[in-house]
Amino acid sequence: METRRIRNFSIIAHVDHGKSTLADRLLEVTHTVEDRKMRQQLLDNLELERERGITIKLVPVRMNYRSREGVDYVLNLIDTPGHVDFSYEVSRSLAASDGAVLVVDAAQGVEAQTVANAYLAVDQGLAIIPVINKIDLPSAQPDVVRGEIEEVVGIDASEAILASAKEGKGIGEILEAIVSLVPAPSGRRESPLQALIFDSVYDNYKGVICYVRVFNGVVRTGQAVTFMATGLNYQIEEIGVFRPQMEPVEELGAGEVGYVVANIKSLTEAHVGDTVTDSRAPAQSPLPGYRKIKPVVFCGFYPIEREDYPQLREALEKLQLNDSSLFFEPETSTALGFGFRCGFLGLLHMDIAKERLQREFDVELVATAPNVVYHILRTDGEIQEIHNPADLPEISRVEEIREPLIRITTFVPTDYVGKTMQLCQDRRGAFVSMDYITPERVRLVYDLPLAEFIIDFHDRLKSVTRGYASLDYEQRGFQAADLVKVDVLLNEEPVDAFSFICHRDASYHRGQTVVRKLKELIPRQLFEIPIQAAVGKRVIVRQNVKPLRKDVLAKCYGGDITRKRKLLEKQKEGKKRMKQIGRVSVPQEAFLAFLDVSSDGE
Ligand SMILES: Nc1nc2c(ncn2[C@@H]2O[C@H](COP(=O)(O)OP(=O)(O)OP(=O)(O)O)[C@@H](O)[C@H]2O)c(=O)[nH]1
Repeated sequence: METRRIRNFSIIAHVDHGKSTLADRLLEVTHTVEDRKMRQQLLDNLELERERGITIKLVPVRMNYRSREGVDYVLNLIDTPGHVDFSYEVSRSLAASDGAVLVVDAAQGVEAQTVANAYLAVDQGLAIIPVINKIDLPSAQPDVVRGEIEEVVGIDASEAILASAKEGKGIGEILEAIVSLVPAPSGRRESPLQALIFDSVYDNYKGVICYVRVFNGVVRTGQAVTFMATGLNYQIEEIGVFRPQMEPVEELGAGEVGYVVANIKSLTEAHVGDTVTDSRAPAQSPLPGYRKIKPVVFCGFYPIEREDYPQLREALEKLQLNDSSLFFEPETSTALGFGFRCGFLGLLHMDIAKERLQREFDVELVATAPNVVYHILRTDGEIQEIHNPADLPEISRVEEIREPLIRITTFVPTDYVGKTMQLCQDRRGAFVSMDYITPERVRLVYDLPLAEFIIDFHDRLKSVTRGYASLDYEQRGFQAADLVKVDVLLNEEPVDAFSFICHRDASYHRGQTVVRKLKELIPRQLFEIPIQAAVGKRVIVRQNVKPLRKDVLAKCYGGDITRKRKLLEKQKEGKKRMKQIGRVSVPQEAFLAFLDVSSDGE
């Protein structure tokens, strides 16, 4: 394949601006998939993705396109995920592309992730093709949006294509623009092989499948290759392209995008960002890789039944095969027994992992409230990273607790600016900047502790702005703060899984809300259960769950045996979802009580 006939591009957009719909149209128009096979949003593979309408994994699809001038091209569409938790994966797919179609909703205009994604593309030096989508909507304002793209994103939008992915308008123009504006790949077939692994997935039959973009040289079946970062050697067993199902080919040359299979057993061997080269004639240096990103949100996963621990471990291992950003390590909780501390890129990532474990691997688990990672400066001068509040060292050995910060950018209608600023301030935010996008819309930038963000910031922002605000965030390192650990005691015993770290000023309020919430959630039992919150040795809040007086069966004095059995069954069901902590049965929701803390009118 001649490189001048290849175009590698991505589509980037704010969530819901129509990226997937547009991708579907492109596949349709280029006859990449037959109409009858055309399933809506074909690129979103996982069942969960379809349900939630978000894209997580990238699938690079190859299309054939004959231009209006009658020239045949191969277009590789490298899909990008659309959620802030996954912006890292966006930059990965952009590194494999030479151009990006920037989709902006004609009614909504430029939003936070439009800008964030466009900046990523600009940073990579990609050609950007602005597309104003949804022009079929009565509320579409293409001219206003064009102005916003120029003003806010800072790119020329005079030639922006007006499109309706829904009605199939403007699709031809987009394809023509890709051919004429996205540069052909610059590599050479004659040079030593350099292929970038930009994603990898685990397949039960083939092992690891690496998605690659060949920058230089040619990769062939049977070839001996070396992965430059790990230094590991393999023999290529299969090479192919996605159309969109896997289709083997003989070779992939400079500029091409596809997959390689090489009997790789584990995803940990196939680092995303690594360079594949020829073992016999290796390239001098690897391609620029990616920054490895570290999980920032952690929580504990525990099996409901103790004996399900090996099953949970196996499920996590399998899940990790397909999600290399998932982190887990064994941990023991005095309250919950043996489990795992798991790390995620964000809350959505955590939710998805939890759901997949339950749905695909059929594991019943208790998830503890999420927390962020902390850096502890100890009095001995060492810095200790902790993933669990329960691991905080003795306070006498702690010089300083540092927490992760993020910089959030929100686009908000002017009417809601006051409330948004209030929300940020309540969450210990530090104002960074504010500017007008249009007379009606403002861009607000704040630095916030990540811990304040993960509780429910996004939901609160949506509710105070009636869904009109859009949000993006980036990590900004660590900062010391006056933080304390709040312990929760159940029946006089501290329950490690309930401990949390928060700002000293918020400790009383949060302790109070957690205790109140637990009191509601923990069913009455035959004895009184005191629930307390304490900072160090000092109890700051106390409430009691009153003892139960009546027997559940007392109601059934009529002796109706089926009714009695039903009640007992029900009780058994209820028990199943309970976790026994000492003498107290605690329902799963209780472990998330912390998440509700902030909704209590802070
Ligand atoms: N009216 C109208 N609706 C559209 C158009 N394009 C997409 N939509 C609708 O907009 C919604 C979001 O479209 P998607 O294609 O799922 O958006 P997306 O950007 O891929 O979303 P993520 O995958 O979450 O990033 C869907 O309900 C689409 O049917 C369009 O041209 N006109």
